[in-house]
Order: sequence, then structure tokens, then C-alpha cells
Amino acid sequence: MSITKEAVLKALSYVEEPDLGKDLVTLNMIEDVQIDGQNISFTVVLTTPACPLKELIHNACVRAIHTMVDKDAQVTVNMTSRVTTMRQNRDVLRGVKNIIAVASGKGGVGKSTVTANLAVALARSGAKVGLIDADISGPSMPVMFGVEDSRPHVFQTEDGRNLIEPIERFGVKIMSIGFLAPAESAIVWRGPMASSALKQFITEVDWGELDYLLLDMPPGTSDIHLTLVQTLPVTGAVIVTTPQKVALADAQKGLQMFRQPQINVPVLGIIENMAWFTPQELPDNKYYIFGQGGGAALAQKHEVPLLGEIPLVQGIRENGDQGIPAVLQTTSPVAPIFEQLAESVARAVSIRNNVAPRTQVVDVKS
Ligand SMILES: Nc1ncnc2c1ncn2[C@@H]1O[C@H](COP(=O)(O)OP(=O)(O)OP(=O)(O)O)[C@@H](O)[C@H]1O
Repeated sequence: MSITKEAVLKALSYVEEPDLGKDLVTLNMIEDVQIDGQNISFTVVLTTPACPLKELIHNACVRAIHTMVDKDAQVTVNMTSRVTTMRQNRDVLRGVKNIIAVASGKGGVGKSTVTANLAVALARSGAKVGLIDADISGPSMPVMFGVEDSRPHVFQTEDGRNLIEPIERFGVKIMSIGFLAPAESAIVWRGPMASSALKQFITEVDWGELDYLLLDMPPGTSDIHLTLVQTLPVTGAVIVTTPQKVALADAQKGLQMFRQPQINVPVLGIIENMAWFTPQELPDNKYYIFGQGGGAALAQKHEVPLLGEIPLVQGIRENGDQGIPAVLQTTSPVAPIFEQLAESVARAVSIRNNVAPRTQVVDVKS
């Protein structure tokens, strides 16, 4: 009896996407089923290019076909991806699927370093990525991407609007107040001016189609945070902390800020930066100089995942200062750590898109 498309889909309906807890057929992840005798091919559309479960899903598909359709079939599983979104009303940032706020309670915990590396790692996995340096009082992205001297062009659209072209570097589209004003004058961008500059970044920049737009938030809690949630529906927030008690206490405040009823942005997870110190010359040694397990405990307490633990390594600081994010140093042990972080964040976004309610733009009256 010849193999039918229905039989193939039936078999694949027994393969579960482990993170999303539903089968591949229900999730509309199977496309382009082709059958030629005993040769069966189809495409699995994953929800993130950086999917850590790729191989597992691939093997489960082959097994399902062999068990339920034909044990001798030649199975070709093509893997591709289409990042999911829950955004329906796209009045702002029309082409952007997911907006991720990267926040910290305390300053100096490495939030910008983590954001820069996360953006590059996501882009390297095949996603379309943008980055807004919303840390308006201390923009650091121009330095971290080695584009301090770049100035974005403004162009006019067909309907007569002026749009800013973001600066593109290492596959990431970047917008920073640092491109518009020299670093030493950053102090003037405060309060309402900062908020209105930030709104401009959101609405008057030609972001095009993006899978992920990362927002490097200012540390702490401020008007800027409110501006952000007032202006756009943030998909979720990630909180960067270091293991010290003071940093963890502030990270908790940051986390709770997103969870306030009038903000109500889901927290995707915690990233512990400077989790341990590793000397360059002794890469296998770990020294927990700031304490151990704080990020994991915070994540557990608030029932969110610990998305990654990044060591304190001299090279990360040096690469940041040189304008080449550490994840690009492919021979360094740090690169896979940031790659894994990107996988975890992308995974958390697709889980959030599958289960949590859509984030509403909050109407906060000041
Ligand atoms: N894992 C790390 N290993 C080594 N150095 C790091 C690491 N993370 C960050 N740094 C360094 O620590 C300093 C502060 O980092 P960064 O500017 O990213 O922090 P931040 O939290 O964004 O700061 P701010 O609160 O000022 O915005 C930088 O010099 C950076 O290179």
C-alpha cells in the first residue's frame, strides 16, 4: 500500500515539541510533505533558529515515521525556523515580532555587555535582530560595537515621513543616543527629554522586519521604564544580576517592577553575570568571588528560569572595550556560553508566545 500524506501527518502528530507541550502538527510546524515511493520528506518549522532541541525533534520525527508508517522509509527532515510572535496590533514597530527588555536593578552588573553579546549570538543563529540602547544616561553600545563614530542617516519615506536608518554591525541593527550626541553631553538627556528621545528611537527608526528587538534598559526603575511600557508591548523582560547580595536585592526590585499590575510584562528569566571568576591562564578554574548560587535562588524564588550564568573573564571586558563582542571570539570558551544564553532566551520567548497572554500597552496617567 502506498504511503499517504495523511499517514505521515498522523505519525508526526505523535511528536511533541517538548517546550511547548503540543505536537508538531497541532503547532503547524510541519510543511511541504513530499512522498515518492518509500522516500518521505517534510519540513519542520521551528519557532527559533537557535533551537537547542533541533536534533531531538529531528530524531523523534524519523522514529515516528519508521514506527507508524514504514520501517524502511527513507526519511528526510528539513529543519527551518520562523520566530513566533503574539503581537497582533502592530501600530508601532510593525515588522517587529518580539521586544525583549534587558534590565538590571543595580548599575554596573554587565547588563549592556550581556545585551550586546546576546544580540550578536541571536543574529549569528540566523535571527533578525535589533538593539535599542535605552540606557540614555550612559549609552555604551556605540563603544561595545566599535561604531562610536557612526552617524545614522535620516531619509524620507514615500509618504513624506523622516526615518532614521539604524547602524548595522555584526548583523545587528543598532540605535543609541550615543549616535546623536557626543558621550560627554549625555547628561542633558534626562527626564522628559530622554523619554521623548527614546520614543523617537521606537517610532522613527526604520527597523524593518525583526525577530527580536532588544532594549538595553537603564539600571534601576525610572520614567524611562514607564515610557517603554507605555509606548510598546514588550514581549518579556530578562533581568541581569551579579551574585552579590546587594545586586540580587536590586534585581528582585527590577523583577517586581515588571510584574506590577500596571506594567505586567512577563519576566522571561534571570541571567547571572560574573557568576564566577576564571583566570585566562587557568580556564578550568572557577572562583566564586561574589558568592555562589544567588541567581539560581532568585530564579527559583520567583519561579522563572535561570537563563544563563556568565563568568567574569578578562577577555569579555577587553572585547567590549575593543568594540568586538566576546561571542565573536569563536576560539574563546566564552563564545559557547553566550550562544547557549541566546538559545535559552529564544526558547523562553517562544514558550511565552505559546502560553502567556499578550502584553498590552499600558495606559499610565502621570
Ligand atoms: N562577564 C564579564 N567579565 C568581565 N568583564 C565584564 C563582564 N561583564 C561586564 N564586564 C565589564 O564590566 C563593566 C560594566 O559592564 P556594563 O557596562 O555592561 O554594565 P551595565 O550593567 O550595563 O552598566 P550600567 O549600569 O552603567 O549601564 C564593563 O567594563 C564590562 O566590560
